[in-house]
Amino acid sequence: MNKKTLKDIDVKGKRVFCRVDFNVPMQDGKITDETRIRAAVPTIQYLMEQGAKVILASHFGRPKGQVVEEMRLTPVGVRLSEILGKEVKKADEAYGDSVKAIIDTMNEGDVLLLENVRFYPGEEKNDPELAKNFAELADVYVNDAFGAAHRAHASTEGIAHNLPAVAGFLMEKELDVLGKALSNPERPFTAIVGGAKVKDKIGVIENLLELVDNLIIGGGLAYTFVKAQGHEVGKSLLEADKLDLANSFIEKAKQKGVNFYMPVDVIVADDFSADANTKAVSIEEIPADWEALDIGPKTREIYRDVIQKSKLVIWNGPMGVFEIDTFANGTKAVAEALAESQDTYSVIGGGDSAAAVEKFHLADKMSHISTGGGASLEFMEGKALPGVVALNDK
Ligand SMILES: Nc1ncnc2c1ncn2[C@@H]1O[C@H](COP(=O)(O)OP(=O)(O)OP(=O)(O)O)[C@@H](O)[C@H]1O
Ligand SMILES: O=C(O)[C@H](O)COP(=O)(O)O
Repeated sequence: MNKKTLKDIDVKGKRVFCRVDFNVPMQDGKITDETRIRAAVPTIQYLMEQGAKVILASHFGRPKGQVVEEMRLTPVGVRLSEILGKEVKKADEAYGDSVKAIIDTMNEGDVLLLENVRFYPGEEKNDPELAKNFAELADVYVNDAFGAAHRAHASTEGIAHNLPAVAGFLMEKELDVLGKALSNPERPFTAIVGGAKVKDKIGVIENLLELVDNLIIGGGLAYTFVKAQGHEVGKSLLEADKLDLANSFIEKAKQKGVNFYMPVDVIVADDFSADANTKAVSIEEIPADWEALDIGPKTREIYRDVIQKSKLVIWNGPMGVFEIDTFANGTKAVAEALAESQDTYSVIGGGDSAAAVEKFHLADKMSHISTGGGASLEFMEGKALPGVVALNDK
């Protein structure tokens, strides 16, 4: 990586503004997945051990520039204290005199968690004034929030112009793994793209077609490709205005010599529910009143085979509606194939695919699970991430 990291600077006795991504799933005030908190711990612990005064900042949810009581970071602070085995102070604001007063009382190795930075309208607008307000709290800026690196916000981008700015360990690792995968891939290199909408994945598919040996398509977005190839898709997800685009991807794959895999059979349902009637049908036989909610058994076998023969697999987006067990088998088969293939380096592109792997208890069998949903997607599209670009060059 051509950006400075924590190891390139001295943080002893310094006030360090460390941006993390603590945007964790929460239900009724309880954190339901603490992966992102744990992923930031190596950086936090290192800062503590080095004798820095650690000032943590994060967004949580989308409060749209106002204080939303349910979106305070208080429960995250409590959990972080437990994980670190050390008191984490929690501020009710993210800058200003009250926060400065707390920082003045901090000893080396202490940790303070600021309030949700998105309570301020300037955060998402990348307001230079707010960025200065954040910068005034600290001597150094560390960005460890890979999950938010695709956002040019005051705490992810603006602040980096006001302080020495370096990457944290999680940021470094994410960029390293994803960067290496894309720039110097072991082959055969396979990309699996699923999820709901073609429109969200256009950039990813375009970019990956330049890089991979195999492209596997699944999930709701597959049916736009199926329809584009002249088959009926019944009530399945369809983006009728993307048929030409879908065909152009298939054409491009041919030109580039990329093997393009689409479902050959699917699980159809007469209702989008757990107790719908379901059956496996070939891709030419989707009934008009039914919708395809998962890939079928033959497709599972084909995809499994391609995965097992690959050296590197990047996976973004589920193969079906994995949240409902009846339609989870396709996604599970992909996760299992990755878990079983010891020689395959597997990179899970955050978001729903990461949630699916967790659900099947296969997370520890994957080589790398990204903490960034949107961020890893943009990275795979080949886009520059503003939160990274703004950091100091080596
Ligand atoms: N055949 C299908 N019909 C309808 N919905 C589907 C189908 N297959 C998958 N889905 C749904 O797609 C959703 C995930 O797609 P989405 O594009 O939102 O996220 P994603 O691809 O996982 O992206 P990220 O990983 O970046 O979050 C899941 O909720 C899943 O239920
Ligand atoms: O959950 C995420 O992908 C990141 O925390 C970014 O959140 P956002 O999509 O609300 O900017």
